Amino acid sequence: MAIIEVEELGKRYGGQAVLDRVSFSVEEGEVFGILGPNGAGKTTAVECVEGLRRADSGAVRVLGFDPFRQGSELREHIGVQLQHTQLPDNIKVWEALDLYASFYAKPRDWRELLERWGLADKRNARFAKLSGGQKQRLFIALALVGDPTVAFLDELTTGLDPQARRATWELVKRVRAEGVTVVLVSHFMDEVEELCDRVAVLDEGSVVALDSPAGLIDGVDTEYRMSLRLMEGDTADPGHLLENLDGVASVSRSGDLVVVTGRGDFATAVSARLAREGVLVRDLRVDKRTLDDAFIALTGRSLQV
Ligand SMILES: Nc1ncnc2c1ncn2[C@@H]1O[C@H](COP(=O)(O)OP(=O)(O)OP(=O)(O)O)[C@@H](O)[C@H]1O
Repeated sequence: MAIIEVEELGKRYGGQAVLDRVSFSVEEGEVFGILGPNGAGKTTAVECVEGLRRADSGAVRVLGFDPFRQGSELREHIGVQLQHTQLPDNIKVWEALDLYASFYAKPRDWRELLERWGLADKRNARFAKLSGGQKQRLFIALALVGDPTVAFLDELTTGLDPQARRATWELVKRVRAEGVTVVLVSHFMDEVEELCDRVAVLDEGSVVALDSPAGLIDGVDTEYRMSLRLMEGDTADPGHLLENLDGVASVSRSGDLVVVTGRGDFATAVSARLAREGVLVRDLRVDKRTLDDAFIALTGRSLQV
């Protein structure tokens, strides 16, 4: 069941269109990603969904509410991750949770959230003294303190080191396992690939693709490569054997190393042909295609910075 429905959303600032007929829906229980480069319109779109900004055109329903007209009712059911600047440096962890719990009619017990998110021993610590990972845990706990049906997490791991990022990903998986639907705004490919069930790719205010990460990768016909080594003494001529196979673009050989590039499922065809011809190989490697390849194919440029 869709619990968020966005249809033909449009937003302009000055004469500039920031969102142009953006449509997507979010199913109950999924982690839905909104992926795009800086300035693509991700935050604007999500803030229209949260009822924090008013769209110029189109329609949004979240849990049956119109977010702008019924914002106060809706906010009882959603959790929004704060940005770092929104908490004062000297607030204590427990005070922040207590304060945010007071915004909701039926909050969760924040003491239980402290335990659950590994912050019990930081209960009296001031916000500024927390590590990056602890701050993220606090932000997630704050987003959950109202016992929401949907949590919006925006640029969750920006500025974290690789270990803290991975730890934060595990937290998002736990949020999902608790049955909370998650809308995750990100410009990190690996994060989206790891966490999201489906992703809307936003570029210059438009949705240019919407699919599962695997579907996005499979859906674009990008070239990739496989490499293998021939067993010593093998006199096979891989160029001759492989170059006419479906999907194969090039075959090159240097000593016993053979590199084949192609599209689609060419790697399976190559393996089958070599096996049929009795050519024994070792060190067979197929380079994984990534979401970044899909993004480049969709937009003409890389998201990685
Ligand atoms: N209040 C505003 N007034 C004028 N222009 C704005 C306003 N808010 C955002 N913009 C512009 O709208 C465009 C989209 O901004 P938005 O913050 O939605 O993008 P984003 O994809 O979330 O980017 P980022 O990843 O950098 O946060 C940008 O060009 C931004 O400068």
